[in-house]
Amino acid sequence: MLSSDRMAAVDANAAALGVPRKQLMESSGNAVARVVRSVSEPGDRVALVCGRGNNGGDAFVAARFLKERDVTVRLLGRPESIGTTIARENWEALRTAELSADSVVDVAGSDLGLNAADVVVDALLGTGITGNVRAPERTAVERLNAAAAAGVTIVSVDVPTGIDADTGQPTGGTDGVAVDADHVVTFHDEKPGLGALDATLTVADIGIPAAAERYTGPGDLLGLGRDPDSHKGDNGEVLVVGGGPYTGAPSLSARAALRAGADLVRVACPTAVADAIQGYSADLIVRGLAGDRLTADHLGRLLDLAVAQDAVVIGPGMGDADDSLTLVRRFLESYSGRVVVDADALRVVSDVDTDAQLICTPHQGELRQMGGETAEDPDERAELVRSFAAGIGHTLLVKGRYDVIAGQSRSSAVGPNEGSNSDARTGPDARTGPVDVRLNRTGNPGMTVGGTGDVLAGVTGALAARTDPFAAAAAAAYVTGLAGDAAAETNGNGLVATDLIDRLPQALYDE
Ligand SMILES: NC(=O)C1=CN([C@@H]2O[C@H](COP(=O)(O)OP(=O)(O)OC[C@H]3O[C@@H](n4cnc5c(N)ncnc54)[C@H](O)[C@@H]3O)[C@@H](O)[C@H]2O)[C@@H](O)CC1
Ligand SMILES: [K+]
Repeated sequence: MLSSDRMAAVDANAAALGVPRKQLMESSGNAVARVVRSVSEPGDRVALVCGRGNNGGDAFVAARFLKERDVTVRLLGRPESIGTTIARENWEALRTAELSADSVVDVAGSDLGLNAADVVVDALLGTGITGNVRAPERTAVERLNAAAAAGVTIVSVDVPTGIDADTGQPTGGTDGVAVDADHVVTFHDEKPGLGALDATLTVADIGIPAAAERYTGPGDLLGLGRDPDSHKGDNGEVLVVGGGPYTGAPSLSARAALRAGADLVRVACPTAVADAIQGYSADLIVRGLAGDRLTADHLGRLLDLAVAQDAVVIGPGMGDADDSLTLVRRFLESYSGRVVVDADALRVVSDVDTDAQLICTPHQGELRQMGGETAEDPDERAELVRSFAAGIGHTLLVKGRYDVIAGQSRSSAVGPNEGSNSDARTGPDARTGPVDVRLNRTGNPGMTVGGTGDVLAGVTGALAARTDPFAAAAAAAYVTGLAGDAAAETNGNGLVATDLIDRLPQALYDE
């Protein structure tokens, strides 16, 4: 079951794996034609009514696969207004091949090929729709529904025009118009809203490789770009808690969070190291907590600092003193936001009682220390991490040659502000939705150098401030690896963690 956002991500990942969208469109069109054949006889009249997006493009392809039917294709609007290159190319292929394909500018004055049609293909709008169906598609929807009422078979491409594939409800709300389909041909996987429709559903395999879902890819970064109208703070405020025995680690996490797009990053660290950490970067806001290491006495101040944050990163450079770990434990017991837990702070996770949404970023050794198991084989490891994540009720990002990310994905996750007052969500055991797993293949052996884990934790924090924990962890692993690969191009195995930080913006925003 895939939401339309996830479907778009998988589509982009497939393109990166060498299966471009136009190839998928060819398979989609072929699949639509198969269903049309199954509901018609040779010689039957088939009217394909098409919009100017890729939903229409699927039908232009289908027309080529329906040679033994009497086919008419009608495009709503001028060919110049076709919105995508691949749809336009498939339109031109129809025209060049002299199929009965015409554009319709005056929808009210055209029969849209519906007269005497036995089957009508609804390819007006698919998942690209926003709001209620507008003219001229709206007029066409009304005409299709009149044909449906007269007994003509309607086959919708991907989703009935006017229906939200995620909810099954009209995109225009209670007044929304939508096509009353007999058959729906959707692609790759079922969509949450289609099962409840009163239509026969076909899910067609369009050749998207399983790796497009299994592995992270550029699709996992969709939606993480900045909104050009956003203001300071809209792109996330992150608090990094750490330092004491070490000063570099919290500084690397904090600077990585900034480069990964957070607007404001604060570091909460012992006063003894505050100047050193500030000295690394003028971009950071440093808040000193009295002493030379973090202790349980700092709890009140830490909760004050954390209260308005979009994400907290806890652990980098903090050390494993008992008192510091007590602070982490008490903090997690009292906090209910999003927290990236790294390094020594991971030691408290397996038995802490928290309402916070945790993203834990252990390497394999730390995972074992937490009580998890690991294995050589990536698939076996993925399953072990998945079941451990399900058991603790938090997101895991286990670092390795292939990183493994496991947690509740968006379709099943409880949002940061949803359900927080519900009695059902009082501890890890309450989070029992299905747990997804993904593998990340970016990165290189040069990244075993110290500090890259701190960078990853900071990037995860910045992204967790903008999207759900599982998506944030997957995207963070992917971009941090990409930044590492770019750093290795210049510096080979001599790369250092700060090289990654400089390359994060390019990895994240140059899609
Ligand atoms: N995402 C994927 O992986 C795949 C998608 N495919 C097809 O591509 C479709 C999505 O294509 P697009 O993203 O181009 O979108 P659509 O073809 O669904 O619609 C885009 C067009 O609709 C217009 N539009 C938006 N809201 C409207 C409204 N309320 N009233 C009237 N017009 C409106 C837009 O201006 C744009 O021209 C899918 O439904 C599916 O049919 C397939 O080819 C295979 C793979
Ligand atoms: K449609």
